[in-house]
Amino acid sequence: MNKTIKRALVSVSDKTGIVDFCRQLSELGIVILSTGGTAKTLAENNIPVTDVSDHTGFPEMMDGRVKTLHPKIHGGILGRRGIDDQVMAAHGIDPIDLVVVNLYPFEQTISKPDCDLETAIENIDIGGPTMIRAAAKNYNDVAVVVEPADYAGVLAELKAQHNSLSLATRFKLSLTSFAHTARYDTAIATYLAKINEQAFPETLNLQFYLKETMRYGENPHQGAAFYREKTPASGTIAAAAQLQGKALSYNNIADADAALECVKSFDEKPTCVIVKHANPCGVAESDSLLAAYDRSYATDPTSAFGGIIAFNRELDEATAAEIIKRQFVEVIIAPKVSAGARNVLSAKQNVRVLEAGAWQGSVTPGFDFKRVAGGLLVQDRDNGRIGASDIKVVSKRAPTAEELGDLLFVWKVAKFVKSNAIVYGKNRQTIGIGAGQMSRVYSAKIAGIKAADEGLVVPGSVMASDAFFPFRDGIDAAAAAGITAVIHPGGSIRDEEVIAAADEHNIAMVFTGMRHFRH
Ligand SMILES: NC(=O)c1ncn([C@@H]2O[C@H](COP(=O)(O)O)[C@@H](O)[C@H]2O)c1NC=O
Repeated sequence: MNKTIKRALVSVSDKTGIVDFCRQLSELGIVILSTGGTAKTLAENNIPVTDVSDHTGFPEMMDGRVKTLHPKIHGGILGRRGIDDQVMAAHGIDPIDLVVVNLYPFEQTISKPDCDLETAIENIDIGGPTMIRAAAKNYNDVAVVVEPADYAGVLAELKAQHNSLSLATRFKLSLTSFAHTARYDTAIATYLAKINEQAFPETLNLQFYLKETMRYGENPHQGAAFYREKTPASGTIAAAAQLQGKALSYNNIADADAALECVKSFDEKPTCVIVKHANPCGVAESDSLLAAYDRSYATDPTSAFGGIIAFNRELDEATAAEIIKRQFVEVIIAPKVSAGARNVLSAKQNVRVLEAGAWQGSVTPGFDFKRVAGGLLVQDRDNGRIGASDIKVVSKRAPTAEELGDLLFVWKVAKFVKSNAIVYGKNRQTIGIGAGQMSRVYSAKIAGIKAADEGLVVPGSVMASDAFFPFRDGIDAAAAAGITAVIHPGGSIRDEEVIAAADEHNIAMVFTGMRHFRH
């Protein structure tokens, strides 16, 4: 049922668009009640307004802590029309039909580096959420607007419907409002948990915002949607702009994220990462993006078909042209896409092209979440990185400078390969990747088979393992394949046996002291 709006309460911190909105409300004959600062702004703009304190007979007090917390306000919002009319009249409570409120800017306040606890606390809005929740609860009789973006729609409907709003609109505004106050309280609880130095608070409140819904999830019988953080950092899949192509699927987004996060680990030279089913199937660094693409593709052209390709530099025209000439690709993602590359790619309109924006640093901070039945696993993201100075040479022979460069390269790749992960590489190019096997030896075997199938030469390559070798068999197999140097975390009770095997084969072995399981 439509409800006629006769009286509005307006109390906003963010005054964007409020003057124009209220002017038009007033022109429609709607009476406006308002709080201190908002009332002043409206009055200065010659909009008829009654100050809330004149309406209630109580002044604003305690530095604004109490302004609207009065039965004449809350009774006016919460009173059920047709049920509470008598009691409202008996207590001189006028109905309030429209509540326009936005809250003290808590999140903006705490995002300032110099914000202290006292300032944060004073920026917790009490009266605003109370009015919003009251109006949202009473959506049967009252409309509530919390987003300036909704002013235009509300005005249009009021004008089209003789100052009334439909039940559907009031319900939708109510839903938006409860989500708004929930978000607000989440921000407060998260902030206070941080102040309390609780890395993992007693109650975990998460707020993500719907970015898009998808036709289906990992499989066609699963529904799916993509939610983003409020302000995702530039250089992330959530912040990426899609320049062209079909809508992204659930698997596209997961794979593009894996590819992008992997390619971020490489900053020294142009690098390309090709991902298939969440695993890198080819990674290479080179002097040009085109060469990096060419060499990453060479690792496993079979798997690269229908893959996701990520770059760490602006995608240029020549590389874009070579990709679409050579292969079927689902998604291409780069920090930037040149005009020439865009032009070339536009010939293949189905290819999804994403511009992620520049990133700062090689890792994305924050938590990782994994849903398990009845619960949620939470951990820090695997942002561990090691450099040449962090590794320990444990074999008799130290790696050559060339081997060391390749060892650090394959180690970076192994971090993004599902466990058990084995990565062979040479000249900053992956030669064979063994992923997701239940035994490390089989991952190594697969890496060797892949290399052989694609005609890549393993002898002279180096090898990374995401976790330690439990037995010497992995090293014996590597030696048989012609591997000359190995990088792994170390830490097995049989380390001595494993190191002895390396020495027997004249393999250079280094320990990272850091494991990179990825499930
Ligand atoms: N305390 C109260 O009764 C109260 N009532 C409304 N507010 C907030 O005061 C702000 C508007 O203040 P002003 O109109 O004075 O600029 C709004 O963000 C509104 O949510 C209040 N402030 C804090 O709780």
